[in-house]
Amino acid sequence: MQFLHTMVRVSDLDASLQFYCDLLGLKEVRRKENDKGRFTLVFLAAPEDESRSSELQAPELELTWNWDPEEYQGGRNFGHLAYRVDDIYALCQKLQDNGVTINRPPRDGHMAFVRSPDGISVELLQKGEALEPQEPWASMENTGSW
Ligand SMILES: C[C@@H](O)C(=O)SC[C@H](NC(=O)CC[C@H](N)C(=O)O)C(=O)NCC(=O)O
Ligand code: NI
Repeated sequence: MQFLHTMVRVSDLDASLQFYCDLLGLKEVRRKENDKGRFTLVFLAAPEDESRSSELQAPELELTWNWDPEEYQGGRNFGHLAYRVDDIYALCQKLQDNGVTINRPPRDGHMAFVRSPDGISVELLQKGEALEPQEPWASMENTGSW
């Protein structure tokens, strides 16, 4: 078995591509328009995953944009997407400078949580740090600086 993708529905495709690609750094690998179903699928991959030489497909994020507006209420059953990043401070500063909500700032240089335009939680983990936090995470207010 192989993990292929996670699908999230987005209310504004352009705003989502600006967040996931322009700001977060994911790359669009393909898209599929479906006129009959009135939706667009856009598949994104992280650069390092995308350039992976193995025959295993890179794990992808599938954005589903329904052309007819729908209300998406975030279920508590979905937690977050997680990406390992080269420089968590620089990335969070860029995200904040572009109006992205930083739910958990990277004070410890290890882990941060940000929100997509649709409120999807995205965990950012600093490359080189342990994947699981040693200390239980106490929720922290974002004071705008770290
Ligand atoms: C291409 C493959 O990875 C898919 O996931 S297609 C699955 C298909 N998606 C849609 O029909 C998109 C539009 C639909 N209105 C929606 O919002 O899902 C599908 O079966 N979706 C149902 C689901 O529960 O994912
Ligand atoms: Ni899918």
